Amino acid sequence: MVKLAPSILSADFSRLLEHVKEVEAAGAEYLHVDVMDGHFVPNISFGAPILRSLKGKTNLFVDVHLMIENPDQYVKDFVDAGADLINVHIEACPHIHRTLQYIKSLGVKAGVTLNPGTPLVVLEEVLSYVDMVLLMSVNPGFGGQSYIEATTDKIFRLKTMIDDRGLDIDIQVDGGIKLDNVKTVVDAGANVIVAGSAIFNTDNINDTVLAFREAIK
Ligand SMILES: O=C(CO)[C@H](O)[C@H](O)COP(=O)(O)O
Ligand SMILES: [Fe+2]
Repeated sequence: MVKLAPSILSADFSRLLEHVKEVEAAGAEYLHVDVMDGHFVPNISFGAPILRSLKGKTNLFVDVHLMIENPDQYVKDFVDAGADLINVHIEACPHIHRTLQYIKSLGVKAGVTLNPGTPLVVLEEVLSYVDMVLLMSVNPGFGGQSYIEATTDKIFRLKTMIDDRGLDIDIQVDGGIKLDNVKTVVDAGANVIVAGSAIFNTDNINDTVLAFREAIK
């Protein structure tokens, strides 16, 4: 079953809870929370207090995408604020094995994220410790960018790598996913789809979520 993960980066923050409830009512499963620090990526979004403001007000599975340096220092804040899964960038984690163990010790799921320029080979020693791999299909830092076409083959190769090892790991893809390319991404092997601008920058969020579901049926 493919899950939809609307990214609140493109939501209207003055109506955040309203938007969250809208995507939940439309049938999305995840809420993708993009945290940017202005160092690891050239942009600042928001921190744990914004996530905490939603705690207890949604049943969506809260998937936190940390685009920050030294994520270990902030993981617990995001777990306390309501995260169900924490995704860390492998490029920001010199001790990725320790970081993944730490995330799991806090009782949530652990994901590892790869930038478009990072090869899959870096996953070799950590694949069996993760619940999810997030492949970036844009260079992280901004919503509304175009999907990097080479990601499709990378998804396919990751799916093969996971299957060859007999593992059960979610493949999430993030960046530039729209109604016209979502099927390609799913057909390649992704089962968690992030969409920010394509869902929130529309006149009717409900209809757009339903159209995504239809496109991947
Ligand atoms: O992590 C991200 C950017 O770094 C966002 O999740 C992603 O860009 C979603 O936005 P869009 O669907 O508009 O590309
Ligand atoms: Fe993201």
